[in-house]
Amino acid sequence: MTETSIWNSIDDEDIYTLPADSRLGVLSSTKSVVEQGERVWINTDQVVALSEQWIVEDNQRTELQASPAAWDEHYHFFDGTERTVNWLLLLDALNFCFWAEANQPRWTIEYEGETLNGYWAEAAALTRAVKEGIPLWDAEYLSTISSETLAQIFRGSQPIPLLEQRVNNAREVGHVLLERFDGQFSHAIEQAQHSAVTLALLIAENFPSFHDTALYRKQEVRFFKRAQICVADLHSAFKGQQWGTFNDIDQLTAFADYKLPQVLRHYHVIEYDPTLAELIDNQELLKAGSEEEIEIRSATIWACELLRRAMSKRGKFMTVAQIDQRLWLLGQNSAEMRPYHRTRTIYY
Ligand SMILES: Nc1nc2c(c(CN[C@H]3C=C[C@H](O)[C@@H]3O)cn2[C@@H]2O[C@H](COP(=O)(O)O)[C@@H](O)[C@H]2O)c(=O)[nH]1
Repeated sequence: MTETSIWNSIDDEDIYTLPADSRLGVLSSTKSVVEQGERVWINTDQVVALSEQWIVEDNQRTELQASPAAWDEHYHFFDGTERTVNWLLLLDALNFCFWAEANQPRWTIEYEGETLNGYWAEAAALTRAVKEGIPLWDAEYLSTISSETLAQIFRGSQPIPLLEQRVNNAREVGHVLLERFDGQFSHAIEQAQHSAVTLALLIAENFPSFHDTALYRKQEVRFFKRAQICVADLHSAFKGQQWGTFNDIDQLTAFADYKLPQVLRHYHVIEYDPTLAELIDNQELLKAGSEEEIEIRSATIWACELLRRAMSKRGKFMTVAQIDQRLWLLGQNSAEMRPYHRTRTIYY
């Protein structure tokens, strides 16, 4: 099958076709960025190549090697009650920006005999805190949490980056839960009536720290990364049951963080112009809201959507959330990959 026919038809000019339900507005708003983008582009031949590589890998994978454990309760507090639901919202309110300045060591924590960094350190630190009796699932408690307490929760090799922003986000979770959802995130989930899109929008609209959008050439561009990953994490944690039951989870887009672009670039699925490539390889900061940053995040969203389509054309049906997790896990062993872009932000 030639690569052009993968995109429906030989003369199909617009490969960035939109799905029927675009309430989320992420694919629709990032489409124009990908089409206009000058510094970042998607290599559709490499999208096809990666999909073929994954098909080969999956055919070789024996059923014994089950897909990676989606939700690991060793690192994630889980008691199956509303407390877990509130804890998950906090986890994703603080799920951003774990990297250190160039040539500085990363923030790490010691947890049950392991040295962890990044996302795993965040999840484990919040789990450790609950085990130490800190009621991180309590909205009242979160609404007035102090910097000292959060610093103690994230105690490790050095201070966690952006501590004050994390304190603000934690307090915001507490305040909004108390003011609008009677202290329980489960009430917000119930309002969404099992729609992942409705819940992601509800989170982005009610919790300002989750309202992850940008302006690109005067147009609003939506990413909603932490709002969407919160829905995906509920789905994983509750194994698609109870507060993790969603009938449109396939409508979620990729979660535009800093690791996915690194992995996609490693596989040449997205490419950067030489100036941008040099800036990133030198680990220089990329300004939040810059055209370059928005183009990187938009290309990430669409590269994952095109990858999903390429896989389904070959009979391998994956949601974008599954594609996202597969790419993110590849990025956990990124020693030989070129650096990820560095934008100081609370959004990812
Ligand atoms: N696109 C996408 N970004 C994700 C995740 C996760 C963790 N979720 C998985 C883990 C267990 C659950 O089963 C989920 O599958 C964290 N991040 C982002 O990465 C960055 C942290 O990276 P590092 O510095 O290397 O720890 C940071 O922006 C963080 O927000 C994901 O899944 N997808």
